[in-house]
Amino acid sequence: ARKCILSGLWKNELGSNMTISAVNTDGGFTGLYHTAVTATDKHIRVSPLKGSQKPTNQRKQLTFGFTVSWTFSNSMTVFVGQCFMDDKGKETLKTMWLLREEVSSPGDDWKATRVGTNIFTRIK
Ligand SMILES: O=C1C=CC(=NNc2ccccc2C(=O)O)C=C1
Repeated sequence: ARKCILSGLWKNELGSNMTISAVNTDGGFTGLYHTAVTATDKHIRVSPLKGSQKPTNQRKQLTFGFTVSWTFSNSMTVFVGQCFMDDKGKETLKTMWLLREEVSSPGDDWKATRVGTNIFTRIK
């Protein structure tokens, strides 16, 4: 099938794992994010994710967005991206993210949001 499917198990280049549930009829999905990066201890922590994707019937390479609400900090990350499939059927999620940290005063708001890219590949 030339179509990417978002549901399943993915990993990014940081070593974090993400499980995406079945995508419902309006494009909504939920899942769990096991981050490999934490400021504090080393073991993997699980955080909920919620997102939506464009209906695949109009597009082969679907676009999506999702939010991870980190369970162990007051931070929040939003991801936007697109699923690409190569001619061998390998799927890649190319994303950009914004990470919002909680800061103690409006004067610190300037340094509260970080931006970056992440590439997710499917874990069989
Ligand atoms: O307490 C925290 C706060 C932020 C975190 N950010 N992780 C990310 C931020 C952007 C992209 C990927 C990740 C990741 O964990 O894979 C993780 C734990």
